Amino acid sequence: MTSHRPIKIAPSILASDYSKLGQEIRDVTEAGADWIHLDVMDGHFVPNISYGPDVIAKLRPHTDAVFDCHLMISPVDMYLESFAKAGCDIITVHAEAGPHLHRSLQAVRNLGKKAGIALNPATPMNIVEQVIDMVDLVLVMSVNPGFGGQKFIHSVTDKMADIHALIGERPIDLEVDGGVTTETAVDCAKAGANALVAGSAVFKGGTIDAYRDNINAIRKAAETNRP
Ligand SMILES: O=C(CO)[C@H](O)[C@H](O)COP(=O)(O)O
Ligand SMILES: [Fe+2]
Repeated sequence: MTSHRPIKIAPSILASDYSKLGQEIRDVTEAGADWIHLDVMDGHFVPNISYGPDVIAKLRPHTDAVFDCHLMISPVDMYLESFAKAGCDIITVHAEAGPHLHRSLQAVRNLGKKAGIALNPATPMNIVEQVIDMVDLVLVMSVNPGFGGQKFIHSVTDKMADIHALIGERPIDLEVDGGVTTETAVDCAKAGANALVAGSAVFKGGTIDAYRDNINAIRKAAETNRP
């Protein structure tokens, strides 16, 4: 099978220097990031707290790159509008964010944004079948959500390949998130992932030149291993 969606590298600013977020976003954009991955954590759905729509709105003027917003919050519906207004382009909710997944995805699209569904490592893929016409992106977590810098869980690549087959020719991005490196990107690309989130692996080195090298290396690993 041939995958037609272009490879997108989405640095997660979770691994950047929070004391200079605007600068980090400008640097990683100049270094070649396609999307900026924004991890929103509520201390309830996941055992960590990050940042919310006000911070994202302040970051929006710093880049024209797509804002790929990963909401790890539950319940999620009451916050969707504020993330849309903050300038998020893709808004991804977890399958378990509740209470009504279909309604949440519909709400994202009604706000004029692209809708994504995120699956935890233990979440089966079947739920995607029920909402396949409601999504523009499927995010497969390759770590348990809540923290950057964790080890890639290899068993999720089988699920990725199954979702890739389910997506077929539909215009849906297949994104992988967690522990993505130049090594693990190979298996992700082989399984059909075209959007690769990387936090630690992009921001290591701390300079724009390092970010460019890191992004290029992940992109090369993915582009040379497509199904
Ligand atoms: O959603 C996330 C964690 O819940 C992050 O996007 C993810 O962990 C990226 O960080 P790293 O590449 O360092 O694993
Ligand atoms: Fe994420």
